[in-house]
Amino acid sequence: MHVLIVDDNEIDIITTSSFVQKAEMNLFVADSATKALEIISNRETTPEIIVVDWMMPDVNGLELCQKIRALNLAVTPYIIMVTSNSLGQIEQKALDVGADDFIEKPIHGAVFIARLRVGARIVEMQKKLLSLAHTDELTGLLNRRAAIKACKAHIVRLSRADMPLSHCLIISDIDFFKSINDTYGHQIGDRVLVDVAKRMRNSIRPFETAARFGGEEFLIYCEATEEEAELILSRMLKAISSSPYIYNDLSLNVTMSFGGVVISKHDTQHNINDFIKKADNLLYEVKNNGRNNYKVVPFSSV
Ligand SMILES: Nc1nc2c(ncn2[C@@H]2O[C@H](COP(=O)(O)OP(=O)(O)OP(=O)(O)O)[C@@H](O)[C@H]2O)c(=O)[nH]1
Repeated sequence: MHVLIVDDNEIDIITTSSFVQKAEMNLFVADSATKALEIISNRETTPEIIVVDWMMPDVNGLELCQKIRALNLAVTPYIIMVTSNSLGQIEQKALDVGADDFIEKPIHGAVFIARLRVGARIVEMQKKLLSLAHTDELTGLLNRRAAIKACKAHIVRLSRADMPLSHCLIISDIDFFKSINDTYGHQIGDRVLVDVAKRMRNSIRPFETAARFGGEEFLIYCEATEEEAELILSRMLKAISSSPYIYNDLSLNVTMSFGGVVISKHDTQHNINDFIKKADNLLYEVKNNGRNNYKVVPFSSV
């Protein structure tokens, strides 16, 4: 759990920091709201709990709280507002602008640590819910909604890239999957889906996106030139079909078809659905031409 203390008073920082360390949480400190926003915006250090002092010279705790909430962070941080001013209205204002808790100075160490733990429990719960909402239960890959969100973020990154860069969006589909279900039953079909997902995941790098996009349809999104995309796809094609899928006495051969588009910076004004549709069209070309193959082309040429 990362905790950020935002306070302009050195003595108060020392006291609060010692409680955070006692709670065995990772500590970040900012002596102004500006510095706090820098730390919060950095993905490496985004804190999960933020302890904000009300009285600060540049931007006060109340405004900082509003600014943090406006950032719409992936995981909503738990904000504890701290003040020496005990007027009831202040507490209400703090909670109204988005603080989750309110503590009056002088801070009582044991109570403060207990409140940090409340924050930690709420953040953990939020992360669990997010993970459930983003994960395909059967394969453990991202689900369709999370895949689209991840692709949109990759496309924004590509649109802002300084150097020439390209990405590749791939839609793939297991060949004749219905006949696997019909012949061996739905349970075996499910096991094939799980193993296909594993083989796909293992053929790309950890930071690249792999998702179950529909029933037996998957989406892959990676950084790649056209040549690299060819290599990735031939590796994936091989990974899926080079060895049989063994379930007790059953040995199944599975193949897959793939359609991919290479997206350059100048394509990024297009909508994610345009890329998916083109990749899907290429996939169906492959299906119509006999399956167990791939086709990848630059988006602008399709
Ligand atoms: N076991 C299992 N089957 C599923 C799941 N989701 C979808 N399916 C099945 O996937 C099959 C898809 O069949 P089709 O769309 O006809 O495609 P196909 O047989 O793979 O044929 P081609 O794509 O043309 O090669 C259907 O039988 C669905 O019931 C799932 O979660 N588990």
